[in-house]
Amino acid sequence: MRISVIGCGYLGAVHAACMADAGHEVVGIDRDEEKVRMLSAGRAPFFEPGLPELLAHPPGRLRFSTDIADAASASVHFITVGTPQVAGGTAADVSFVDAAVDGLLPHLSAGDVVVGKSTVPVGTAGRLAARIESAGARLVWNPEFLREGRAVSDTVAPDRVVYGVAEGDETSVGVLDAVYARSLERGIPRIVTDHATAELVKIAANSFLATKISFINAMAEIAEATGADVTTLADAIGHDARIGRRFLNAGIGFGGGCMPKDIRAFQARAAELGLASSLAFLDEVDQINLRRRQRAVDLVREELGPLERRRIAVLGLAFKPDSDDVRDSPALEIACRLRALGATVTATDPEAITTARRSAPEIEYAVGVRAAVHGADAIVVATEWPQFRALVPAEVARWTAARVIIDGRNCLDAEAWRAAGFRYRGLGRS
Ligand SMILES: NC(=O)C1=CN([C@@H]2O[C@H](COP(=O)(O)OP(=O)(O)OC[C@H]3O[C@@H](n4cnc5c(N)ncnc54)[C@H](O)[C@@H]3O)[C@@H](O)[C@H]2O)C=CC1
Ligand SMILES: O=C(O)[C@H]1O[C@H](OP(=O)(O)OP(=O)(O)OC[C@H]2O[C@@H](n3ccc(=O)[nH]c3=O)[C@H](O)[C@@H]2O)[C@H](O)[C@@H](O)[C@@H]1O
Repeated sequence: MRISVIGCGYLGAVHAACMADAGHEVVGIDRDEEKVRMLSAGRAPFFEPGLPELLAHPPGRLRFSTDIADAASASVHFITVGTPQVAGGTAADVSFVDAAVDGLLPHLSAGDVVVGKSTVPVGTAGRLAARIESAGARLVWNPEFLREGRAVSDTVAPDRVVYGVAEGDETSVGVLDAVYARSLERGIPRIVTDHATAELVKIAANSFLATKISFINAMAEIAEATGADVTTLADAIGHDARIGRRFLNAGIGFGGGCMPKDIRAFQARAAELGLASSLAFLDEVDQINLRRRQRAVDLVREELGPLERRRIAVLGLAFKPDSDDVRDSPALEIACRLRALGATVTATDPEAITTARRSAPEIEYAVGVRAAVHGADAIVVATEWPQFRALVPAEVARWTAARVIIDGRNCLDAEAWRAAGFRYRGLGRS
């Protein structure tokens, strides 16, 4: 099929590359010239495992452009532009979605299908549908559930696909089935519903995951006050199949370009609908989450006292491993707060130094753990990269005089670090 993908960021670039790999003819469109230049040269503009391979061996079916008119050659158009938090508020800024649709309208042909993938407030599709239908095209809302760091495999083999279609629009269902034929052949569940339900499925899923993380972080707060161990607690309740162990890792909490802004946008939308109290719990989810970042900072202060003239090594900057994304990263925020308290902060990350430096130039950056911990008084592990989990405590002890390690992701072997002479502090761990 001939496909356009409008917005080639973390979601769109991966989607475009995977659609081409699945055999479709794809044009990726972005207004960012540098991004398009890199993608056209076969280079990924951000770190995502598996993406460079897909871009480096283009099957001749994948091209990129800054010109929305190039979408005219396609009959299926994915909208994958950003929906960030509005400046100074909590609602989602859908102006990029509106602008993408406005730009696309003159290039639509009768029978085309526009497929919304961006995460939007419920009701957005209903608002856009009339404009798209006036051009003789149809609108499907097809939310995306991929995780950064696993974006390629999640696109190829998602847990499910959801199509939100206008009533009776069997034609669009058939078109999307053809687009996703390779995934559907694997037996992946496919849910066909209306626009509003599809929009809600996405935001409900992210809200549930955020709630699960904040639940375990609330347990971490209780564990800290009672001498209990939240990791053992998570293991124990996680054995109950109704609860499950995934997304029960306590620590400095969730960040990234989506989950935090999505739960805030959902609350803002509920308030517009006169239903603020239905989602009031999401405010608690947010507050618990943000408190855990401060808890990591407080642990450093408990161990070191005032931070002026202290040096702190922060291991990890990305909001999660296997990503260079520092949007609303708990790791980067902790580094900045420590710096604001007077400490000299030297941070390292296998992939996120460049992105972090752009938003936090006040931090010192070092390549590699050995350079980062040199001269430090304390070490904070803020992103659970495998290379940090694999550190040998006795070896680290030879690189630095620091004897305090704060495990912001509860990802280290506490006993091993203690045996090497470190004061180990986890979040919610005894
Ligand atoms: N990043 C992720 O893992 C996931 C993101 N989402 C959702 O997907 C959407 C996109 O997210 P990201 O890719 O992370 O954002 P991003 O900020 O990385 O990418 C958005 C891209 O859209 C481009 N853009 C904006 N307006 C445009 C226009 N009118 N025409 C052409 N290009 C335009 C920007 O230049 C940028 O490259 C958001 O709604 C997000 O919530 C959903 C699932 C996963
Ligand atoms: O809408 C989106 O953009 C995406 O948001 C999340 O994906 P992502 O943000 O890439 O990463 P996750 O693996 O969900 O992690 C999010 C944050 O939660 C934190 N987390 C995760 C799990 C856990 O147990 N504890 C925890 O603190 C991670 O460190 C990270 O900061 C969802 O998992 C995806 O399904 C969704 O498509």
